[in-house]
Amino acid sequence: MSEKSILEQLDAVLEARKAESADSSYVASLYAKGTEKILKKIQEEALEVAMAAKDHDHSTSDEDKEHLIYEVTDLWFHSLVLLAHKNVNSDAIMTELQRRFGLSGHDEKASRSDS
Ligand SMILES: N=c1c2ncn([C@@H]3O[C@H](COP(=O)(O)OP(=O)(O)OP(=O)(O)O)[C@@H](O)[C@H]3O)c2ncn1[C@@H]1O[C@H](COP(=O)(O)O)[C@@H](O)[C@H]1O
Repeated sequence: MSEKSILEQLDAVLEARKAESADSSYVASLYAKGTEKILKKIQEEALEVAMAAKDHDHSTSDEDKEHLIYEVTDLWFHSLVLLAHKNVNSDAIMTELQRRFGLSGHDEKASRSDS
């Protein structure tokens, strides 16, 4: 049997946290506070990514690269929490990325129903 990816393992933990108390789990505390709080965290993390990326523009240091990785990981993590809160498995995102793979961004945009 193949080993589970970190994404699959995290998905399982995020699902299990729905049965936990806010006191015992950070993820459960976000679920308890609801969509608005999770979105606020995503906005904060996106801003932190932007600031880390700007710092990285003027630097080649490993420290700034690590900082960018750290902040993007926070953003991805909170996005995964949002998906779990909305009962969307992260597999759906992988499937959508797979569907888009190899399709030019310009062509994909033109194929959208709202474009
Ligand atoms: N990957 C993460 C992860 N990444 C970041 N964080 C938390 O996200 C928060 C972001 O930092 P902030 O300073 O912005 O947050 P904060 O000040 O605590 O929050 P606010 O009160 O300001 O809203 C920190 O508390 C981090 O610890 C994470 N918390 C949990 N996980 C994973 O989720 C699992 C379940 O976590 P718990 O539900 O806490 O057990 C863990 O085992 C990990 O695998």
